[in-house]
Amino acid sequence: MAPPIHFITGNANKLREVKAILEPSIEIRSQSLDLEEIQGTIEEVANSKCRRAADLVNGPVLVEDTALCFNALKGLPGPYIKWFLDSLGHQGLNNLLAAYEDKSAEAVCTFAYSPGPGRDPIIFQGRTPGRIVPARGPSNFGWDPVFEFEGKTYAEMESAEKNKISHRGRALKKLQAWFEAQQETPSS
Ligand SMILES: O=c1[nH]c(=O)c2ncn([C@@H]3O[C@H](COP(=O)(O)OP(=O)(O)OP(=O)(O)O)[C@@H](O)[C@H]3O)c2[nH]1
Ligand SMILES: [Mg+2]
Repeated sequence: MAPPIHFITGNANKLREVKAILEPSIEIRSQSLDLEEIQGTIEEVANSKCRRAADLVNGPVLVEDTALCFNALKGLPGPYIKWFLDSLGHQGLNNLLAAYEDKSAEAVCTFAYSPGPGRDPIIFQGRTPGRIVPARGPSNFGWDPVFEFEGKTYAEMESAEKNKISHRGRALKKLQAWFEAQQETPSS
């Protein structure tokens, strides 16, 4: 049986999805800490969050950072989507693309795992291509109602359906494979 993973996040919806995808094969223990987030590339943000979390917890930790990248805006808002969503709402996100024909976007999920303080984080990333559309479906989670993948918004999907094709599901598949390989070949 794999040892439990300590997932540090302030976001209950992320935690619910991570548990739904990984458990029971990997047990998730969680701690809600508001980690400072730097400016930088998606990977730099996740790396720095992970180092900070490992220092605070003084042990192995998993963190995640989600970006929503609009292709017409050369990848913005990217890792800053939280602040854009909080300030502008669903309609405002659509309005950002009003001047462009290209409504395509990419949801990017980056997990960073550190074995402990001072250790280099390992990154697992998943990407799902989609489109920004006027909101459809329940508003339970962030920008789910405005991100459409193959004709349905994330919010219109059953959770199992979303988890199968989502940025988070794809990243967690890589993480799971890595953890399973670690179990098979313990380091000396
Ligand atoms: O509709 C959504 N479907 C998703 O699948 C999804 N995943 C993340 N988000 C939102 O995108 C921002 C990322 O910012 P973020 O990665 O810094 O998260 P956070 O600050 O909420 O938590 P954490 O940093 O403590 O883990 C936050 O507004 C999240 O609510 C999502 N919205
Ligand atoms: Mg955050």
